[in-house]
Amino acid sequence: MKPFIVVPDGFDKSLFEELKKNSNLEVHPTSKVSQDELKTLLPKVNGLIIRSATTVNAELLELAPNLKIVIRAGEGTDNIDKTLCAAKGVKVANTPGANNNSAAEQAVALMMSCLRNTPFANKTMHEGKWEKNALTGLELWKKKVGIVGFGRIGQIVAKRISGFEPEVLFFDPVMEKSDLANTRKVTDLKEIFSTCDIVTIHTPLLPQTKGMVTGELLNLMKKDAILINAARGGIVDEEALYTLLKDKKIRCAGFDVFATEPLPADSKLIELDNLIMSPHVGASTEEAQFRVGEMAVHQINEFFVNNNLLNEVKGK
Ligand SMILES: O=C(O)[C@H](O)COP(=O)(O)O
Repeated sequence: MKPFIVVPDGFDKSLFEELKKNSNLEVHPTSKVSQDELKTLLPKVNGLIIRSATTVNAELLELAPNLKIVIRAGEGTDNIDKTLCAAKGVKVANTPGANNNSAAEQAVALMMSCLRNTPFANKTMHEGKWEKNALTGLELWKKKVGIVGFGRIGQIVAKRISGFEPEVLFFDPVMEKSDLANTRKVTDLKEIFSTCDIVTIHTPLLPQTKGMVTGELLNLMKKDAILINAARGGIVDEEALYTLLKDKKIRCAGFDVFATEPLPADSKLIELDNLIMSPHVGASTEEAQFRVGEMAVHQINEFFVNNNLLNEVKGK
């Protein structure tokens, strides 16, 4: 019997067609499968290619006794219980780097949106208004930017904004130095939060980073400061963020990720006019989805046809 593959969270169209043509595999005919339908398919599934919408937890693994591999078509594997997968002999792989440029560009887009309040300008123009007086923004040029997490994505952000000649401070337990001009490592997050004009988060969600951006840190921020999170929900204390923005203690925040996704319709965050939000679309570009798709297809082939495992992810 051919390995049965399901791709529940969406996939690049042309690559999905290519995957379906692979005579070594049996691929479920659609690349978008509801979580309810997925449950009915799981008993037969040998390989899953997921994004962040599917959570691989005890419940899923219980329903999928024949699962051999989960490929995360993306970067973060915090939606996969890797310890349990290892215990059950289920391999886990991701597509490192493939969507990082898009994630970094989304952070920069949120930065610019916060600085110029572009969503408000657009909304009010479409309402037939001319809110010029309410739209005095701030420049990015020569601002002090704090990058929390200086891995691949954090470094791309630093490179992309380098044309704005910022002074960059970065916090990262692993990265020691940067080759970029005007960029220096700091070892105390307090320095970043108390001195930077813009702080942008780029760490994975790990036990060490969960809740790392506490109310105490947020309250150190300058009155005109901007906070960006296009990394993961759960890193920033959302309750503290809500109070900070409601009391106008900082200028604006731009968030692409939330502790609970999709963001619940009754979330208090929705009422904040100084929070610019997007629905976890950092990696949602045609280019990034093509690159992650290519890598995922390659890995499925390698695993089931050539018995190779590329980009294995271990850990919790
Ligand atoms: O971790 C990632 O790769 C990004 O957050 C993108 O997630 P997505 O593939 O679910 O959009």
